[in-house]
Amino acid sequence: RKNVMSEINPLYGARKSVKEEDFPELPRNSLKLLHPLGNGAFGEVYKGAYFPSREKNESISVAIKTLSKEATDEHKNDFLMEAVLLGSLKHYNIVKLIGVSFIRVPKFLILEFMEGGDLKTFLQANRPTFNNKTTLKMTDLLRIAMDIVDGCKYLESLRFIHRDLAARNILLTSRGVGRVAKIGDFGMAKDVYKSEYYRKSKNSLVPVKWMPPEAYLDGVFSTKTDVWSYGVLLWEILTFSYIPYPGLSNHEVIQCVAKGDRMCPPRYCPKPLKALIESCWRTEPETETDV
Ligand SMILES: C[C@@H](Oc1cc(-c2cccc(S(C)(=O)=O)c2)cnc1N)c1cc(F)ccc1N1NC=CN1
Repeated sequence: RKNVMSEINPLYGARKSVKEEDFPELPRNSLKLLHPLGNGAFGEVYKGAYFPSREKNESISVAIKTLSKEATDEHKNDFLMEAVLLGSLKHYNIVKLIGVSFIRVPKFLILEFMEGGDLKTFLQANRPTFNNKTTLKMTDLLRIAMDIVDGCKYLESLRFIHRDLAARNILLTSRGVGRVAKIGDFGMAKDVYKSEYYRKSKNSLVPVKWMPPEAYLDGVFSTKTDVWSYGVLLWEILTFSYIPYPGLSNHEVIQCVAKGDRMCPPRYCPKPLKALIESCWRTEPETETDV
């Protein structure tokens, strides 16, 4: 089997064989775990502090993804793959890999810490309700959308397909004005390097509500897959993170999308943005968007 990694991401060709020593190994005693942030795919994610120099007592906030000792070899490989991917992506709107600590168990991936947390939680916390208007303006929402587009353009320039663009995988540098959105998690992208695309049997893990028909029906992925997901992400931003296709199961979504049904952006969505979202959801991925 041809190595699918090289088909997708030319950068990979540069790394003939990935070795753990390819990464900036940070001394374990320069890292401190502070408190758990939640669960990642392979284990806990912690807020931590990294002390770059032994002399000065300065530290920078980091997020530490840990690989639990019980992790299977497959998980170990996925963990290393994620380091490969994050280590090879350098863009303002993609969360930075600061280093790794593979020398001890549990292994660590050390990421830049994003004070604003994930976009899904942020939008839900700022959802306008009848007795309190949101402080967010349409320009705030559009700025977030533009930040993500810049990260996506960079991925496309590397012919890299993310496969799981969604508000849950976007992080914010802060909750306040001047916040910057960055693509923060590549969980699905590295899975594909494991073997065939998505094994249909793992349907439950496949984010159907964010995927175009050709992806979940035929396993065909391309940058257009991310374009479709980006359209759903725009809808999430405008609705302050409703779950897409409210009330519909994954199976019902497959049915109605196949019939040509699409979600409607909310009434207050600017007309040009409505047209853009609809162009992301064209049935034929190859039709040029005439927006
Ligand atoms: C791996 C983890 O990375 C981070 C999470 C948070 C972060 C995430 C949530 C809340 C807070 S905070 C502001 O409450 O400390 C900080 C901040 N910076 C990160 N680099 C992450 C990246 C994503 F793209 C999406 C979700 C998460 N996680 N993983 C476990 C929980 N979220």
